[in-house]
Amino acid sequence: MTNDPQDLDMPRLHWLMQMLQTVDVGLVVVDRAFDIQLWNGFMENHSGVRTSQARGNNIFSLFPELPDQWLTRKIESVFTLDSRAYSTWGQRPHLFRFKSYRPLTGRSEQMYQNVTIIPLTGMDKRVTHACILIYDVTDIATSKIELEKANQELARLSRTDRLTGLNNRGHWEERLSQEFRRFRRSQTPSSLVMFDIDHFKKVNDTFGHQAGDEVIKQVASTLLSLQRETDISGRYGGEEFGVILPETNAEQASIMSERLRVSLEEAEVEYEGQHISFTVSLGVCEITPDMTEYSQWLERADQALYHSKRNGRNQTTVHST
Ligand SMILES: Nc1nc2c(ncn2[C@@H]2O[C@H](COP(=O)(O)OP(=O)(O)OP(=O)(O)O)[C@@H](O)[C@H]2O)c(=O)[nH]1
Repeated sequence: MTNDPQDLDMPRLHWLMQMLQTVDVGLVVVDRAFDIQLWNGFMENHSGVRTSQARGNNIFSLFPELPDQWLTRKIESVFTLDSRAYSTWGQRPHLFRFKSYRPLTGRSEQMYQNVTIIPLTGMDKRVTHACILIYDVTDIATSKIELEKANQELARLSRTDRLTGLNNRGHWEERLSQEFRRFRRSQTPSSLVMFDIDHFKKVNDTFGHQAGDEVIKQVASTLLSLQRETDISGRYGGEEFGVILPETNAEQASIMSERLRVSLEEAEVEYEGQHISFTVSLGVCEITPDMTEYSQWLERADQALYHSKRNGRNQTTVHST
């Protein structure tokens, strides 16, 4: 048996037609006018358009939702170059808008498709038709999309502090180091605010650890409500926090710091009928060109913070050299 079309006898042609009808791939043959010449069972089942309705009709009239410019360009290139054209679900999720029933989740959703368009030649070797093959790749595509989502969620969790939802220490320090490097290139000022809840041990001892956790959460939400979108805040330790203020000098940073201090002083956490008031001490430091590492920036902001603690707490200190 050869693959030469001239060798095909009637029974074998018949078998071939049966296979084309039942194969789990969409097969559509169009001529140069984009009129459909072949429409197999897969296409019938998924589109609801019967072969008798499809044959002889223009593909774009029958499916107005098809991306006509894109598909025309693809098919024209197949005719002109006598070579295949491809499109993957990653580039274009589907060509035909078909529903897909997924047994695992039971959900009916759109079918993801890979598409190949191949040139079909006549006896004289000229390309007379194009065959569009539609592969249902929904399972592969949805698992890949779900895996990507899970990876993104894992990455987010690895950067986030569980109690507050702020950046955790590791990620926040990375951002601090990035901002420090950015300063060394651009020399535009940036400031850092470090702060710590005053006498937090007393809050825990008086009201319990869970009440203490509520205070920490309140600090985080107040901080998020006051900061600019470009500011980067993180939970540095148990009750110590840091905020990176890009493109902000020490004077502007101390205004933000005082606003935060006053807001927290006025905030009251209610836990199981108890009202808890608290204050914070803050230290501000602007990057200076003499710093060679981000840790120096952090140390100086911390020194300013401890100055606030020693000086009576509930205040902001700006680091001065
Ligand atoms: N509830 C709660 N407490 C925490 C958490 N992390 C740290 N702490 C507590 O925070 C307290 C910090 O106490 P210290 O470092 O002595 O400082 P402080 O009592 O805040 O006093 P000053 O900082 O000097 O004002 C300790 O009692 C820790 O157990 C947390 O996630 N939740």
